[in-house]
Amino acid sequence: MIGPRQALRLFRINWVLLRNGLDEVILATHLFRPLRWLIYLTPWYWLRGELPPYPARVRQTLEDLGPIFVKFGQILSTRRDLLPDDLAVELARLQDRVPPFGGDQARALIERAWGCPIEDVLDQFDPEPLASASIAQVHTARLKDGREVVVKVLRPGIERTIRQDLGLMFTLAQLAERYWPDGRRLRPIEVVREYEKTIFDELDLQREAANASHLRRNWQGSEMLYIPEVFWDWTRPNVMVMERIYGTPVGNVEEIKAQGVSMKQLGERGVEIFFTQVFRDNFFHADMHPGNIFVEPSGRYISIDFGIVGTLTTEDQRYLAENLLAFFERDYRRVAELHVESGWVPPGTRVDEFESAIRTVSEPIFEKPLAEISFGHFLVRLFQTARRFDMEIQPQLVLLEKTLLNIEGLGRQLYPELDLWSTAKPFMERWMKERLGVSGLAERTKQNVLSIADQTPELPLMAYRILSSYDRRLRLAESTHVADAERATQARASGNAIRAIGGATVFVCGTLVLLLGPGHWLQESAGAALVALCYLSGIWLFASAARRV
Ligand SMILES: Nc1ncnc2c1ncn2[C@@H]1O[C@H](COP(=O)(O)OP(=O)(O)OP(=O)(O)O)[C@@H](O)[C@H]1O
Repeated sequence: MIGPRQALRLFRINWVLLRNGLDEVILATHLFRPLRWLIYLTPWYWLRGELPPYPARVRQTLEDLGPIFVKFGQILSTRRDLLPDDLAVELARLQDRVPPFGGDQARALIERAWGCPIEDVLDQFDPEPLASASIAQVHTARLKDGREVVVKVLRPGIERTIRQDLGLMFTLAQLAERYWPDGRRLRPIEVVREYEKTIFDELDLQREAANASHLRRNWQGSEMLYIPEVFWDWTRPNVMVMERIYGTPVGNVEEIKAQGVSMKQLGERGVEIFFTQVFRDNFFHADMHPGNIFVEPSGRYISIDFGIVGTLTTEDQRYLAENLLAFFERDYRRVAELHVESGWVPPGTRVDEFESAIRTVSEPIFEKPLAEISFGHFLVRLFQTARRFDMEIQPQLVLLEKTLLNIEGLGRQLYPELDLWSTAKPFMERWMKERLGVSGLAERTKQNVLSIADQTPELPLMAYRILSSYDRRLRLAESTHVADAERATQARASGNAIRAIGGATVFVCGTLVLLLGPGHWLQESAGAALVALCYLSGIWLFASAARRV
């Protein structure tokens, strides 16, 4: 139910839409349709002159509706799979212009969060914010021990504003989905739901701090990337204290050059950092816009703002790597097959049709010299095509696509001749080899040993179930006239039972020997290779039997 306050706000949205010449949105969503006559009666409506292009009108509308809508537009701009290119480009230009809140108010919020006066913790606190955005504001400060820090504080009352605006967005999305045939294709409710998740994540600074700490651990001691330290003692859900960093914003290319930094190396490092985060660490910074990246004179990057991070499932990681490798070999059949194998598109998808659609969007990309080919662009086109084949693009893949576009844009701005493929290919091929090679398999088996050992006590029960299933079938077959087919089933089941028992025995023995620990006489005498062999064949035998039963 819409309350009076929301009704008023909807009325305002209606007004803003009309003022910006988006009458068709009102007509399409049935939003206060009758009221449009009011505006048609104002002379201003008829005198407004020629309207700017449609994408510019959408951008203006979102800016007029306030910071939460602006942020929504910024996030929407990354949904290249959903939006036409011109609209996505225009939305990417959205800027939030919110006045900062007072230093006194910031101080009061911090003191309430810490439960003590600021002076107990800080030597100095600058009431003038260093930066102010729609959700939070950043102040510089110095800890008692002399370390320079920044204090990030959430805007007061921001959660309530977000809840109200989200409520309106859901209302609009429902109207669009119900009445607007074109709107349904854009899945407005799903898009707003994703936005809701992202924005609420950003409201928890403790979560952002945890992301920062995790990234910092992954890049500890690296000469390529530095992540500032979080001061956990003074971090709360609405206040985060972090080491202050000094670097040149990555957009100041001239200044970076003047410091003697190798631009080629910088561009390549950007690509390597991205691929390392996605493939080695499976934890990537997913808000890589230039405002969040700085460069030290040594050529090391520094990144900040860890509100949005991404991870992929191990399967998605592999499929992604294979997709990129297959794409650059122009093996479109493989790209299509991978989409079906990974479950990204429904199982019944016609591989040949999908292959041909992928070829159609990919071939023009190869028109360009290799050094100019964009991975991000390829993913955009691929996802747009896959959507026609009912691919549900998962939010994590959208995040990845967006980050890739950012990284490419950045890399080429720093070093226009950057050959992304030559930089990334060896990295990905090495990763695939390590993952699928013997050492990768051994490593993953080692990682799984504990969970397998944990399940070892269940094995006798599982073997018992397999046997009793066999026994049931046997009795069933005896009680009826045993047809030829049933006899074949019997024979298969008895083979399975033998395999299951054999497999389970070998498996249990293998696990026990492994758990005896290194140096034990049994392990030494059996030899690690033999144990591994028994162990793997045990798993194989048991799994194949279990699958057949
Ligand atoms: N550790 C830091 N050291 C120095 N400056 C910082 C640090 N963290 C943030 N800043 C400054 O504050 C600005 C805003 O910080 P941050 O990006 O974390 O906030 P935000 O609210 O998420 O902003 P936006 O939405 O614009 O990304 C940065 O662009 C940077 O100038």
